[in-house]
Amino acid sequence: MRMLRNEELAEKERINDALLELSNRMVKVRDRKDLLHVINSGLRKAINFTACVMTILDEVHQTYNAFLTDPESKSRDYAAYNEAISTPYPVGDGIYDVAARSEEPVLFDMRNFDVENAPVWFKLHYAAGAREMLIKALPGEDVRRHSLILFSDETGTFDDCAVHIIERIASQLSTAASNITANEEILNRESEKSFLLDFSQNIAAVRTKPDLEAAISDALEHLLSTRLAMIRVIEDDGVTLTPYLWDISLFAGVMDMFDQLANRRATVDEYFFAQVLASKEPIVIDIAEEERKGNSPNYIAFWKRLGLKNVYAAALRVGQENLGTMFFLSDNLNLNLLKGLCAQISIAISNIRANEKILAYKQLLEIENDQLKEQIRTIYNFSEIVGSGPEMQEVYHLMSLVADSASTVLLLGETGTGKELIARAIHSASPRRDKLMIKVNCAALPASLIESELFGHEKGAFTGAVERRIGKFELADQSTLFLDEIGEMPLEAQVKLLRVLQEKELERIGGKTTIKVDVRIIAATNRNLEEEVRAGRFRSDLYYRLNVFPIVLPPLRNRRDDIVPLTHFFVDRYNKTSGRKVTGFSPRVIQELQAYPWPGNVRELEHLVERSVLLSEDAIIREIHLPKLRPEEKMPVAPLSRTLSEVERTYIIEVLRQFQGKISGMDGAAEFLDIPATTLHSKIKKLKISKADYF
Ligand SMILES: Nc1ncnc2c1ncn2[C@@H]1O[C@H](COP(=O)(O)OP(=O)(O)OP(=O)(O)O)[C@@H](O)[C@H]1O
Repeated sequence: MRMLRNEELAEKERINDALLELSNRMVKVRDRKDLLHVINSGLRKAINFTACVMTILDEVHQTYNAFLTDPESKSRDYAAYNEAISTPYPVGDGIYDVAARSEEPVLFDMRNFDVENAPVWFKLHYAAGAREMLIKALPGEDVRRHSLILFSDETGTFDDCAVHIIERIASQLSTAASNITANEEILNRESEKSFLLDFSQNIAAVRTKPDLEAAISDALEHLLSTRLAMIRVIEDDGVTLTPYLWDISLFAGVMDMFDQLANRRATVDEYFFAQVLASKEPIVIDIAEEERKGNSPNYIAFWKRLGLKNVYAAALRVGQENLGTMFFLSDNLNLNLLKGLCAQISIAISNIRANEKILAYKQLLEIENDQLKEQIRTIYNFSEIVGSGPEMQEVYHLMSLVADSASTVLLLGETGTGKELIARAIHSASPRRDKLMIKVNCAALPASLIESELFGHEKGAFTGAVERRIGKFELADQSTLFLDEIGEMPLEAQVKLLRVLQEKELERIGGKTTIKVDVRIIAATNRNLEEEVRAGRFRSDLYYRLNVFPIVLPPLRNRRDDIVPLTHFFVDRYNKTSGRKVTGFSPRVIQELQAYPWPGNVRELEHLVERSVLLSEDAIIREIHLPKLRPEEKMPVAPLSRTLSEVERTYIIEVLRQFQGKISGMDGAAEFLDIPATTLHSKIKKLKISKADYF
């Protein structure tokens, strides 16, 4: 008897020592691994269990999950191990709830259970040999979050003494487990925060939709192991939800349903969208539950085909304003993180959309601005066209009358008077300006080719037609066709041209189908077409068709006031292209230019200026080489219509212009003219020359 008491005492002492050691070691526990080690080595000294597990209740107290599992447990060798430790179990499974309700540890004789229908973890341990288990729901601050489960292969292992030991270490174990969990949660929050910080940095750099897509899919896949199903944005009407971004790869197998759902008009008041938009937090849609309630059957059917149990959704929101919705396909997401992500995505999308609007607005302004500039340039100013005298004013007036319409224009005038220049200006001022004006030089082509040039031909239409060719008429569809030197067009081609102008359709040579075209014609000639008609070289019907809106360009000799400005214009142009710095022409040269009759008109003047600029060694060109004129080209030196004082006035203005208005002193206009400065002053006054004339 005494012996027994001694043995008992010794046993008690051993257990006390074991508990003391356990409790000392428990204080130092930092993580799950430490805790497992303490239980496995320390607790085993006091209780002879074969395996241990700890579980934890989820945040919403719906399921319990593995918290600690013993990597050396025999159950590891069984196929169901991974499933057993990764499955959340419902709290009302008949084992957990029994243990959780009890203050004391609960002993289960595993042989009494219907193993077939027991939870996976139970089956697993049973298969590994366990026959008895002891569960202690550990006391927690507000709820018993953690539980300790000990297994033994032998029944009777968990006697009163074992129960007593568990009771004694329960609160310490609970504290250790709670600390670990709290620590882990802090760490998780920290890593969530740092992730969100990284994400926010990534997303701050996002300017376009594709960038955003990349940033989102990266974040979702790495952190939440999910992908974005669909982001929809609320349109300006405040009702329509338009698809904005989605991951098409998710829907490969269900494209038919996806197309149907994405293409129909969704609105903010539809069941799921309304729920998402009304909720401050991301929501979890339990598909089975919603199906039972009969909500939005088409979405439910779609999600079910994707094999999902849950869908997560959140509102895109900046401040109080809803911008749209986001849906994620996943069975299990970290809601906190999702919320953080959605907040950032919302800001990014709102910025991108604002940016897009600004860009669109900017583009619109640019287009308008271009159009305005174009209008100013062509209709009111025609800045490439020099000439301010009444003859050219009349030309501009006619141009601005006709430009906007699709009317045929006939440009008449001697060679080099600027007919092509005017044709281009009319096209640029017309609504067809966005397309290229197509030009055909009717004089440059042999009669045999002109038809093919104008109307095109099919492959093999005639010898040499190795490829199909699109004619200029077709090319000019929706644009302008400039028929230069129309007077030179062979009669045969004139017939065909007339047909196209009448029918507004053509056939390629060798072709069988007719092609409709919408072409605006501007024709030009330096011939007198009426005379050509009389001589039978030009068809009268074609002439009447072309002569709808004739514009006659005056020869240069009839607008001598334009000679000086044109000279300056070309000097500037060739200075730019040749890098020279010619400032102008000497008064004598100007005089010669004005006296010359310019049979080649502006083109001739242009070539002359080009030559002179290239040959000049001085800033002022003092000599030019005008061609010797045939007697019939000769003209009086000054046109009789001009008075002496008019000639004098033009001349003084030109000199003042060259000397930038400097009258007296070295390099002054008076010295150049070889008259006293006072005389020049009084002439300026008398001839009513103002600064505006030479600046
Ligand atoms: N008013 C003008 N202002 C500036 N440059 C002009 C002017 N008129 C003609 N030019 C220039 O003169 C040259 C000849 O003009 P363009 O080719 O338009 O004449 P055209 O009447 O079509 O000649 P052609 O009958 O020989 O085909 C071009 O380089 C053109 O830019």
